[in-house]
Amino acid sequence: MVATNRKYVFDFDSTLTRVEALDVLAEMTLKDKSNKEEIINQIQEITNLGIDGDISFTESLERRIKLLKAHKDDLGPLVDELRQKISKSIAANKEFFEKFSDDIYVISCGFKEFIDPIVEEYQIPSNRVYANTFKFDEQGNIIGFDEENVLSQHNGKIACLRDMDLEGEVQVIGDGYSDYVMKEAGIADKFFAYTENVHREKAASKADHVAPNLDEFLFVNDLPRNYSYPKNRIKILLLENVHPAALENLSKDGFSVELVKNSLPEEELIEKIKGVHVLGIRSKTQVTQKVLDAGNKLLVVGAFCIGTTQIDLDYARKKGVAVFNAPYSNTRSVVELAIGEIIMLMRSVVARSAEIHSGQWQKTAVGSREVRGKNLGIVGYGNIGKQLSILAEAIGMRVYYYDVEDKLSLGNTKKCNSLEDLLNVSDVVTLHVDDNKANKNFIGEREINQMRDGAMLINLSRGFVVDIEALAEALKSGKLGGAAIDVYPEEPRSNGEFYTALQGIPNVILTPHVGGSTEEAQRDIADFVPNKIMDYINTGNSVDAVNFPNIRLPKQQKAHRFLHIHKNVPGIMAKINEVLASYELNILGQYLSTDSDVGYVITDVDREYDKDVIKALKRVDNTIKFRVLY
Ligand SMILES: NC(=O)c1ccc[n+]([C@@H]2O[C@H](COP(=O)([O-])OP(=O)(O)OC[C@H]3O[C@@H](n4cnc5c(N)ncnc54)[C@H](O)[C@@H]3O)[C@@H](O)[C@H]2O)c1
Ligand SMILES: O=C(O)[C@H](O)COP(=O)(O)O
Repeated sequence: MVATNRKYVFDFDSTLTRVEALDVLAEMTLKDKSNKEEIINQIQEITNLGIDGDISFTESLERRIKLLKAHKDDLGPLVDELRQKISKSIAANKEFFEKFSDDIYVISCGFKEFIDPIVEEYQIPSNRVYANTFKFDEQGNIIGFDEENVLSQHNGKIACLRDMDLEGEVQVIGDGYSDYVMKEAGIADKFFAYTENVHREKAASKADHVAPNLDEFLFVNDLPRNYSYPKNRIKILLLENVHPAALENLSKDGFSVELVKNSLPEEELIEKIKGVHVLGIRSKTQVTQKVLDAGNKLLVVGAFCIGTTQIDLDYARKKGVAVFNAPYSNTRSVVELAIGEIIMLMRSVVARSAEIHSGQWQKTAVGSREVRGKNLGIVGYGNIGKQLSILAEAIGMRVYYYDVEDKLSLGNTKKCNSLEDLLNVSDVVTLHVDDNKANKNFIGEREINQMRDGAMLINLSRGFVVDIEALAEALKSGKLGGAAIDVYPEEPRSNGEFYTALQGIPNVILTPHVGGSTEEAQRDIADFVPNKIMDYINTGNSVDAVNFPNIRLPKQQKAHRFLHIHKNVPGIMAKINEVLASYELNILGQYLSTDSDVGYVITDVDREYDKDVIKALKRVDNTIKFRVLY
């Protein structure tokens, strides 16, 4: 146990637990009543009136107990239920309760009958729990409470704390009126509004500090804690209208998340990124050297899409910023659009549809062909290219592919040894090369001329891959029979006006970079990328980072975890371990991974450590970034 000159006074309901215990009891006792919902609403209303100080607490207690109709036998199951409902960050910080046991008190307007058994697991004995007690009749029915107890009266916590006459600085941690009035009455020195479970404006406005979780409270007081840096202090900026589930996932884990609908231009992003730990983007936002330099706290960039060349990956790595993406979430969406477009182009559906929209009935079979038996040329036989080949074969197409890498041919697909071979043989050419900048103008006038007369071109990869002017010319001259274009060399940052040289050309399908924009894909990305981000921030695991050494080291009990990112030069590991040895730290687990520029090492050490070791590790030559996780 550690002695301090501070005393910590915790509220119980909605602070130590996620719930109001009497509400839970009501759910149990009224479960078979037909008007259950109505009574529970009444109870909750009365609870809130009491918490906010709008009716006297004694009145709120009397009215609730009358409505509850509870029995002694309900208390056991209630305690079992409350055990499952301990606040997340309280349960994660048992060590604090163990170490500071002598200084921790509970003052609650709830009841000792259910508080004592819960908090004794947190080393708070019954004699440090100040709460009400029930009155029972001979049959064990709960019929009231001990009215002599000051806690059953209005402002009872003030009287209770005054009577306790605690020495040292008294800090109150709670969520409501009865907690902050102890500070207002001058009995407590500080009030922390605890908002992990419920955020009450009134309480927050009266607080010396708002604590969204216990880690924040422990951080402010420099006490031992589960996370050395509370998650609510980690700022996440999500741009480009990512799916709201991403916000939900990250906020639920305790991070502070801001959503911005659009992509931001460099100058604006440079301003906005200051103090941000995690940046989430899609394909439009350019994360340049200047942006990365401005990101003074930046740890991670999450690309909520497949492509990552909008991010200066090398520079990010050299700055110790890990980048994650969603390599498969929208693959199927792109493939389905490609299949649809192949059929639409081959059947001249766009022209027929436009005619009928303008009041013309033009029934004809001219220029309308089945896809069965036609040659599809897939350029870039990666995740999208391969899946497309399977679906295309299933509808009877003969599939050819060309890739710069050796690939396993799926089904009956035929590999072409050169792009020219593929262009020569295909009725439809579809581009699925990666977003490598070397692919700029990969399909230009020369390549178009190598295509069959009347062939179709589809581009769902990146806009810079096709020379749009050359394509427009080929379509107008009749060299090509049609095209479907989803991506453009220049795309606007937000919805609005747009111009391309392809507008108005017959048998051309133009879409605004929506290949991956389906509800399913966006929903999947909103789970996938946040999971990677949370894993990296919470545990240091970098598996699947696209620019960074990949490490996964299982979490160890009773350990501190240090993350050290450094330039990959000889002797760093020896220096790190020299520092650890000089502070007599035992290494419980250590894993290093390097690439040509950067080394990343996760080290788990004994629970206890001298804080100076952190300064010493940061001073190791060639250190890029250092973090203590827990
Ligand atoms: N339109 C959209 O909304 C949308 C959605 C998702 C993906 N994309 C884009 O689709 C493309 C493909 O995605 P993926 O997941 O299949 O990528 P991938 O990395 O799995 O596959 C790309 C393939 O292209 C090959 N390749 C690269 N350059 C080549 C070249 N010059 N010639 C031949 N082959 C080449 C690579 O070797 C690789 O096999 C990417 O550019 C991606 O950004 C667009
Ligand atoms: O890289 C991708 O996944 C696609 O180009 C989709 O990008 P988006 O999320 O910006 O639509």
